[in-house]
Amino acid sequence: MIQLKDVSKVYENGTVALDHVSIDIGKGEFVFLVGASGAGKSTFIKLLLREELPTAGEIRVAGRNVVTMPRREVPYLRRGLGVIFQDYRLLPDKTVFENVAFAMQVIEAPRRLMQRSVNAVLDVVGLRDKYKCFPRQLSGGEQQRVAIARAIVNDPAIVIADEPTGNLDPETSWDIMEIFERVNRAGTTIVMATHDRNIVDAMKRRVIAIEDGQVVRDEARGGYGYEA
Ligand SMILES: Nc1ncnc2c1ncn2[C@@H]1O[C@H](COP(=O)(O)OP(=O)(O)OP(=O)(O)O)[C@@H](O)[C@H]1O
Repeated sequence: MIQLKDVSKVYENGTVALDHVSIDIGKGEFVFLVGASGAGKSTFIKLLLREELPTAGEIRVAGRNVVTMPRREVPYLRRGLGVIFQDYRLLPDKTVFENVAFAMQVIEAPRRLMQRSVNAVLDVVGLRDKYKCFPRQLSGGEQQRVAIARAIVNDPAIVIADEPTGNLDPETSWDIMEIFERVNRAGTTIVMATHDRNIVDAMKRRVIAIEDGQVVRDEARGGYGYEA
């Protein structure tokens, strides 16, 4: 699903964010990306989305060569990926329903399919009864659940989450992780960058640790490790 071969990323100011990274993530895997602040996790995610290009190396995501892909194909790459951020990034003037439906409007989905799909994913995240609410009327955990609904409504092969529980209390974080587990059980590959030691230690999933731009650990059922 995701393959990086000898990937390096050096930013224009000379910062080496990734240094000869090779990673292979298969279909249906659930992977935690851990590492200290500045280790290179966000850069890794930006490369998968083609928000940045690598300085060297090969990247394949969901069957596409992300490096050589022409610019006009980038939207198709991103449509196959569900992305979730720490700060939710909902549209403030749209309701819960509209926020999720917007992801389907972008791909010009038929209206009837839209209604059905949005209701279905709002059920998955337990927010069907809040469909008329605006983001400001929701708690942080609820807003993140809307963001997850939006990320999965087009049935992506891969969900990429950058610190999705970073702004949430422990209990709410677990609610979010239960949703990710359910999405993963349905076959979706999940890559989640996190600083949440308790979650990583409890879930016993694959852990890829990055330090100074290098993969220093890759364990099938790993823990968060000792670094801060
Ligand atoms: N656009 C940029 N230009 C120059 N340097 C950058 C840029 N983006 C990131 N960096 C640097 O690259 C390195 C890796 O940053 P990155 O954001 O990938 O780390 P991270 O592991 O995601 O950190 P955090 O956990 O704080 O989000 C850091 O040294 C950072 O300062």
